[in-house]
Amino acid sequence: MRGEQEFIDGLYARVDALRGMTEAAVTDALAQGNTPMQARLERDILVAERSGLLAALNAVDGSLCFGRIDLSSGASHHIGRIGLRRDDPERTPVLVDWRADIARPFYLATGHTTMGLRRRRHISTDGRRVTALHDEFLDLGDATRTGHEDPAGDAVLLAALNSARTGRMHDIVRTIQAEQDEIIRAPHRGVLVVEGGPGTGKTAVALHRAAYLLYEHRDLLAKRAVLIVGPNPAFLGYIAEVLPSLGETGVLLATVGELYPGVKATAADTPEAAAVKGRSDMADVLAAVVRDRQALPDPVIAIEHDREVLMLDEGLVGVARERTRAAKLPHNAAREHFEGHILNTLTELYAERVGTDPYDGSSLLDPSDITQIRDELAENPEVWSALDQLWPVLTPQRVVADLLADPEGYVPDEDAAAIRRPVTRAWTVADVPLLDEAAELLGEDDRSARERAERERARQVAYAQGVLDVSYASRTYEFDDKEDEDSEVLSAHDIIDAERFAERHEEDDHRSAAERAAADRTWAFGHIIVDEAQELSPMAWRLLMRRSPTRSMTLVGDPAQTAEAAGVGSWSGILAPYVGDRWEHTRLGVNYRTPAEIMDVAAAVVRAEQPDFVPPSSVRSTGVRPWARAVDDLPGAVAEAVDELTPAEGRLAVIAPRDLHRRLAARLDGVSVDTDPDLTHQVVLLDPRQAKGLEFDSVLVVEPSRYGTSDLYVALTRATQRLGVLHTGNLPGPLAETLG
Ligand SMILES: Nc1ncnc2c1ncn2[C@@H]1O[C@H](COP(=O)(O)OP(=O)(O)OP(=O)(O)O)[C@@H](O)[C@H]1O
Repeated sequence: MRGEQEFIDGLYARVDALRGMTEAAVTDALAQGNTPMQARLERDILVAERSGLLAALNAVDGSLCFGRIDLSSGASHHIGRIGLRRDDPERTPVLVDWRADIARPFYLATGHTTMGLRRRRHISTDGRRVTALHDEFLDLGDATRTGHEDPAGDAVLLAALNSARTGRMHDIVRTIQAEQDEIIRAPHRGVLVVEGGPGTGKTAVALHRAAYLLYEHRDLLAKRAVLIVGPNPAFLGYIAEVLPSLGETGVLLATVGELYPGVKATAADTPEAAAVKGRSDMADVLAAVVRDRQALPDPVIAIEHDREVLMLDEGLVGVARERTRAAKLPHNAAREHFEGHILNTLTELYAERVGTDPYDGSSLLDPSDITQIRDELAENPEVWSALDQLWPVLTPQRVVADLLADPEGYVPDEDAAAIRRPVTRAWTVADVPLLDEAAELLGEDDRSARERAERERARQVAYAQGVLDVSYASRTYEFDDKEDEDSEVLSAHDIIDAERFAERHEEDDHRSAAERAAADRTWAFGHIIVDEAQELSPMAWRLLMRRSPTRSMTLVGDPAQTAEAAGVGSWSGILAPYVGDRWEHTRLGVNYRTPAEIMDVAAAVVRAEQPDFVPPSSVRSTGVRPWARAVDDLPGAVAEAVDELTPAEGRLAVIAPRDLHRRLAARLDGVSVDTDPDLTHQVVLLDPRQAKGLEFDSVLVVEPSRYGTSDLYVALTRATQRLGVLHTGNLPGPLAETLG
């Protein structure tokens, strides 16, 4: 142990030195005040890079190294959260990043397939102090003994699984299991589906996969960013610390409701409304709404121009509309074409009226007269008001709000009743894919943006020219001052012209890729990971697929836990429209969370509906039996059970139907209850949907007969240690059989 302690002391000395150097570099760079543009750019890049390194060094402090592998060849490597090299000319590696190929035997080697490994050592630490070693010899004939043998090799895993929960998920780099390692390191291209029951580590694997991909494809993914989609903000808070603890920050965590920049989904839908809004035919509905806004006159629009009245009738506008539609552009982008067609039509009408020879009917106007007439018509406000009536520029918000306010005729009557709502109501999560769809259908009339960009560019070029002139002026001054006329001073002018300098300046956006992606609806991510993927609606999938043109995705989920009526039932149902059958499917079969005693009860609930249901097998049993009690005074009984179940260390969740929350919370001191609860509180009160993906040491399920099968299954599988059930009426059949 002393040897390992000395080694680890050496590693921390290296980390401290690196940290000191990095901090000094950042401070120095920031201290340089008004530097020229070029230098400022370089400085900002340095600051951004070094700050990332600093964050990684700080994040791994206290948990830097956790393993060591000794190979039959005599070589040995220490494994850690990040890789480190010595400060020697060869830059000798001293700590191997867990994601490097060389570290793989640490996770995969078995007595059967040793991968050249002689001994695997788990090193447990408390901060910088080594507290325990667990050795596993892969060659059973190995005579070397260390006194730290752990023949089963699972003491470290079981300690991790039994440890008190904190309300925040932790990384599992110390104990990644072989079946999980395969998925974490699977190739990055294409779609990979990871299916597994509760507690099989799907979320943990998804997060470690993100860290692995960022390590393995740093260049690509640092630029295009990785997106992780989770079911709700509380869940995202629960998993938020895992990647930073692995030194990775270039990931955007978001719910689908957060993927339309500028829109915050604060209202809630009924399950019926969410189901209707999530259906794939809503794409056709929105397309129909937009087409209907490309109107025809009823019956004519009269435009007064220069004392003449020009009549735009259905036929003339119909031709302009068909020609515009033939260009197959999104609605707003096509508006410029429509304007052109209508102006041509009006020009012809006017030219006929004023420029026809009364004797032979020929035109008296030459092309320059025609151009002038067209230009004058383009200045006529009546023309613009007709254009706005016939082909209005629309916003996605307008289109969706109008549809929801008046959905009759677009969807069947009972669906219309489910989704109808006032124009002013706040957005819901299910509205976000509709807004995104509408944004695609509308595109942008980008003329003004183009003009603005042109003006901005001219401004930047002028500014850059100014900067270069200043540097040129100072060069002349320097030369005048110097005796040596031949001295070569390269100024900015010699290496860059104003145009290119301005371009550089444009790139002067040092937000990380993840930050830029969060603000850009049309961002194409390098990789997308979707957790609880079974819950997403077809419309949500359309949105996500637009964000992943390369279809580089990892989808994790469990169809047996599907709660949303809008959720897509099968993986092929989700994927066929986008990748056909070109996707991989893998399964995780071991439950690391729920002890066997609790899993038996939860499995019985699903088996009552699906007799051939096979639950994941629990990796451990605790000998503690879950219980159920019939009670009269529910709030009183809940308060008592909370006292009984709250662990000395760790967390308890009370899972109860939402309408009971207020009454129950009144009897529970210091409980966190909210639409976005604080999961680090010792006791939290949740409804079953909020409990999705989370875990606690103890769980108290209240009134189970009020949940559907999948919600009950989720609620029952959240505990790592103890489960209690309270009910006022009858217990659901399978619970009565297993707990009664
Ligand atoms: N290899 C491992 N080593 C240590 N802990 C693990 C390992 N795999 C999973 N766990 C732990 O098991 C628990 C369940 O993992 P996770 O939440 O990823 O499961 P899940 O499959 O996403 O579950 P659910 O579908 O119920 O949300 C977590 O506490 C996780 O840290």
